[in-house]
Formats: sequence, structure tokens, C-alpha cells
Amino acid sequence: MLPLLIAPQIREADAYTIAHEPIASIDLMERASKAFVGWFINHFPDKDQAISVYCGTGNNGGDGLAIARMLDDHQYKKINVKVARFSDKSTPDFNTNLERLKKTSISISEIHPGSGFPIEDCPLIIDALLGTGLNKPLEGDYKRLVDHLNSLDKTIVAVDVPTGFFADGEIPHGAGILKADLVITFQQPKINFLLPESGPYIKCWEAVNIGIDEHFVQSLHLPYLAVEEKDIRKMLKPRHRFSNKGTYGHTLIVAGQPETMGAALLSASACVYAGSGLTTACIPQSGLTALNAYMPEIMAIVRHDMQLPTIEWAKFSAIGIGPGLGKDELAVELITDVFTNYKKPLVIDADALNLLTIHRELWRSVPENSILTPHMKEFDRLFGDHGNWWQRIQTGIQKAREYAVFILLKNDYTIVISPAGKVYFNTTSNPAMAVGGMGDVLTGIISALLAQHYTPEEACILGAYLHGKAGDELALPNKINVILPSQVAARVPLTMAKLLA
Ligand SMILES: NC(=O)C1=CN([C@@H]2O[C@H](COP(=O)(O)OP(=O)(O)OC[C@H]3O[C@@H](n4cnc5c(N)ncnc54)[C@H](O)[C@@H]3O)[C@@H](O)[C@H]2O)[C@@H](O)CC1
Ligand SMILES: [K+]
Repeated sequence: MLPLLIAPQIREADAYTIAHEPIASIDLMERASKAFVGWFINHFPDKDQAISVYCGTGNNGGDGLAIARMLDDHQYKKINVKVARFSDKSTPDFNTNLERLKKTSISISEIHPGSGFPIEDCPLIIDALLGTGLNKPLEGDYKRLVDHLNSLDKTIVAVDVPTGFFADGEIPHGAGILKADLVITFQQPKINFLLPESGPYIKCWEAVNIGIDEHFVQSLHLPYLAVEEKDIRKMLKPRHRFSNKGTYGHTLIVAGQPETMGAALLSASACVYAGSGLTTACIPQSGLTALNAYMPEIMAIVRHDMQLPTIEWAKFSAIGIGPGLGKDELAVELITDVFTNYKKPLVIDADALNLLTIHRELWRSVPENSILTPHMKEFDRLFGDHGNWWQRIQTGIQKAREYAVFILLKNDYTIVISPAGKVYFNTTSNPAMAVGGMGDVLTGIISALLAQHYTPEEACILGAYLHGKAGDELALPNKINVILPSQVAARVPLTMAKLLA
């Protein structure tokens, strides 16, 4: 897992690396700038392109100065540097890099407080005004400059973070923030890059390694982690010779109403594709023909009108409940029945989450380590309205602990929060997957993983990753705009096979 540090921890890890590698701070800045330039050259190979580098007077600005010098070394000949002298203070590494830059032929100009802004005729701007040292929303000269640059409609490449963008914590509404086309960020994506509020400010980002001490970072035991492919490869268990369907568990999916049978079909079929040895769907009687026609591998427990079905609880190694279940009286009775009789962790989704919102007393009987899979609106219905995603994550940490459950909060980067307070960011999935029914498939996959004896934590992490990865494999190679949940479900075996190879 890639630990995601918050800004003060980034400073701590930089300082540790400087002291223990050891490496002089100016040389770490040189290494970071070199990593930036490596990526930049790949994206913008045209050396005749005119580029303006805007620098503050802190270390982000120092990076900007070093980057300008390195681009000059790489024969980019139309570079100019504009230093925003909005403060009397400057860092030693900024000063050293300014002296180094003065030895080149690059033109350097200064912008002073209250002065107008120079004419900008370069189509490409490198933003090295402020980085992770940001400690308050922009105001005054910085805000005016950022507003001005945003109004120019240029291509903007930000160093580490766009100026004015908080790397973590709440992003204030209406703050002046530079809108970057690309952010080349050091060592790790900043947590706020993974939250929807970054959308207007960051079109895309790339993290470049600058050799921060990994052992030190791991030793911090940080709560925020990004899931990487290597973690999934380690977690996935191959099937063994002499195993049989019983080895891989029996999953029950409690789902569907006559009008929402699709949710039950998608969820139960995803469960089969994700490797559950046996799958049974508890569905309304009117859906039986559809179920048999859609996928004969799924067995059924039929719900007759307003009667609770008889369920042999001990038969099932995992239960997923909620997709298309409705909120009527029978649904309430069913969920109560499941919560009361089944003591193992459940996967609780969709209408089951809505029922938990309406009937708060149900919370008392949610089995420990169950997995709740809300999207943003379901989350807010369960736990109250939130003005932003950072707050939502903090509430998630608190509620996961309070109720001893895993909360899988759906997002572009789906967030899994454990009762122990770990926050895992999933790194797969794409906008082509924004289609109704996609969540039902995820529920089926996670339930199947529970049935196959993955721990609830593993089932969440693996389930989110596999679901997103299958979607990526379907959509990304041909830039397909829309893919269907049923396609994602059917793709899961191939996605798993590749990860096991
Ligand atoms: N510390 C290190 O060893 C490294 C730092 N690096 C660079 O250094 C950056 C962080 O540098 P700094 O900590 O010097 O900080 P910045 O360069 O981000 O900001 C400079 C100073 O601006 C002031 N400031 C903060 N918010 C402001 C606001 N709203 N309006 C006006 N002034 C404000 C603060 O005093 C801050 O220290 C990173 O983003 C990265 O680009 C890299 O060179 C890698 C190594
Ligand atoms: K910046």
C-alpha cells in the first residue's frame, strides 16, 4: 500500500530523508525538479514552445527555478521566469537556485505587491508559486495573480500541487485556486487529488518518485493508504487442485422486487463470476423465470407476497442484502430476519442501507465487521449531510469505529474505511462505469469474496479493485464511453486471472 501523507507529515518525511539518507536539502530539491522535468519532457517534447515559469519565494518556487534551468539544459530555448515577490521572505534553497539561474541566459522578471501583471504571451505556464506550504486560502496579491492566470486560458502544469489547492483537509468554497491541466506531484498523490472537489482544479496528475525514505514513511503507520496492484496480487488466492464448489462457499443474495429484479440478477450473477462456489438469490416469485433464464447457475429462494421465506442460515457462508429490495414491510421483516439470525459479517447495500436510515433500531443488530457500501447520497442519509468529502471521510472513520463495520464509500477513488480507522483509496475504475446497476455488481463481488473466506477487509479492498479494474480493462483501451454492469460482472474472471498470473 502506498501511504498517503498529509502536508505536515510530508515535511517530516522530507526532513528525515535529508537527515538520514543523508542528502542536502538543495540536492533533494534538485532530485525533485529532475523528476518533474523527466515527466514534463515526455508530455511536452516541443522545445520551441514558449514557456513561462511562475515562482513563489518558498521551496515550491525553488523547484520552479531549478526546473527552468534544467529545461534550458535540455535545449528548451524560449523559457522565461517570473518571480512573485509578494513576501520579503525566501528560503535558502530558493536563493541558491536563483543564483544558479542567473548564470543562464533565461530572462527573469519580478512581480511586486499591488503592481499590474506582466503580459503573458506564452501558451504554456509552469506553476511553482505555492506548494504544500499553503497554510491559508489565497487572498490579496496571490489571489489576484491566480485569478488573472485562470482567466488567460493557457495550459498550466503545476509543480507538486496547483497554487492555492490544499493537499488535504477541507477545501474552502470559492477560494482562489489555480486550475491545472496537469499536476506533476512529488512522491505520492495528495489526498485531496482523490476527492471529487479536486475536479475543477486538476484535469490529471502524475506522481513522480523523489526517493523519500520509504522505511520511515511505513514506520509512521498512517491511516490513509492507496491500494496498489502489487497489494492485490498478494491478496488474491489461486484455486487449488482437489477443491470443489464447497471450498468456495455458498452465497445468498437477498435482493429484488418485481420492478427491480435487474438489481438482483446483476448482483447474483456478479457473485457467480467472482467465484462463489454456489449462489442462491432470495427473490420475489415473479422474478423466478427471469432468474432461470438470465443465469441458470443461480439457485433461488422464492418470496411469496407478504410471507417471510424459510432460510437455512447455516448453509450460507456469506450474505449480501439490499439491491432492489425495496422498503416495504416485507423488506423490513426480511432485513430484521437476516440481522437476527445470521451472525457473520454481511454485505449491506442500497435499500438495506435506506432501511437502516429509516429504522435506526436495526443498527443494534448489524453483525460486527459487516460491510456497508453506500454511495455519497446513501452515506449522507445514514450519517447526516456533509458539505465536503473530507468531512465525510472523518465521519466515516468515526462511524466505522462506533458500529464496528467497514464502510465502503463509493467515489471515483472508492474509499474503504475499517473499524480500526484505516482509510484505503481504491485506484481503479473510470467514468464509463457511471451506470445504474454497477453498485449491485460490486455487492455481488464482495459477497462472493466473503464466501471464499477472504476477511471483510480483504473483501472490500479486493472487491473495489477488481470491479474497477474489470471496468478499466473494458473501457480504457478503446476509450469506450459507457460500459454495462453485466459486462463488468462477466469480465471479472479474466481480470482475476491476469492478476493471478
Ligand atoms: N521540503 C523539501 O525538502 C522539499 C520540498 N519541495 C517543494 O517544496 C514545497 C513546499 O515548500 P515550502 O514549505 O517552502 O512552501 P511553499 O513554497 O508551498 O510556500 C511558501 C510559503 O508561502 C507562505 N504561504 C502559505 N500559504 C500562503 C498564502 N495563502 N498566501 C501567501 N503566502 C502563503 C508560507 O509561509 C510558505 O512557507 C513542496 O510543494 C515542493 O514543491 C521539493 O523541493 C522536494 C523537497
Ligand atoms: K504549485
